[in-house]
Amino acid sequence: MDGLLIGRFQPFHKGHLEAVHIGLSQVDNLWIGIGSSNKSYEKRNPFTAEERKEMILSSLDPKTLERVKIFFVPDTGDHEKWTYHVDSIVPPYDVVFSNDEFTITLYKKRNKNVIEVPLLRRDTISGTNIREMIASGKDWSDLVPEGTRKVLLKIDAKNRLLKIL
Ligand SMILES: Nc1ncnc2c1ncn2[C@@H]1O[C@H](COP(=O)(O)OP(=O)(O)OP(=O)(O)O)[C@@H](O)[C@H]1O
Ligand SMILES: NC(=O)c1ccc[n+]([C@@H]2O[C@H](COP(=O)(O)O)[C@@H](O)[C@H]2O)c1
Repeated sequence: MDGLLIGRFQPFHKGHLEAVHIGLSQVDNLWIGIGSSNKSYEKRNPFTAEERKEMILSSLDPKTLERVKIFFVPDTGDHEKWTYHVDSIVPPYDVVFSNDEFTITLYKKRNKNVIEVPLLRRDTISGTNIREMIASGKDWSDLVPEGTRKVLLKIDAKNRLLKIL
């Protein structure tokens, strides 16, 4: 049995890491779809798809990576067609892991099996909050895996966010 986890991963944080581990405890292989892969250098999507992929690859241990494959999923104008567009990019899957209401609605409409992953420390662990903390100079390092931390420092995420905001 294989699963799909879709997110924007702006950046890939410890909640996403938890979702990957929960997903992998229930399926053989997990396809990770990097959503909005066509977007970067904008407020909700500051990091490029390649940078997000690097965050994920450097945050997962080699054993985990054996069962994970990453795909770029650009947005489309048409919400109703979007899940079919995803299917044209990723291999077949039996279950979708998501906690995003809109994504869940779209998949349930197609009678796809959706598992809602519990949110970890959502008061602080969200892409939105982490981007704000980086921009305002707060200490965000505990909210992301070490691999993501290194990528964010390498690309000078703070400077990028301050230019965009
Ligand atoms: N704190 C969390 N704990 C567990 N899973 C999470 C957490 N935050 C997000 N996720 C998972 O990631 C998916 C969404 O990815 P996304 O990149 O949009 O995260 P986000 O933190 O909500 O981002 P943003 O705040 O930028 O909108 C959700 O469907 C959910 O499964
Ligand atoms: N019409 C569309 O292109 C469409 C519809 C629903 C979700 N999505 C994408 O799927 C991803 C869903 O992840 P989030 O959990 O981050 O919202 C996002 O990248 C979002 O843009 C795209």
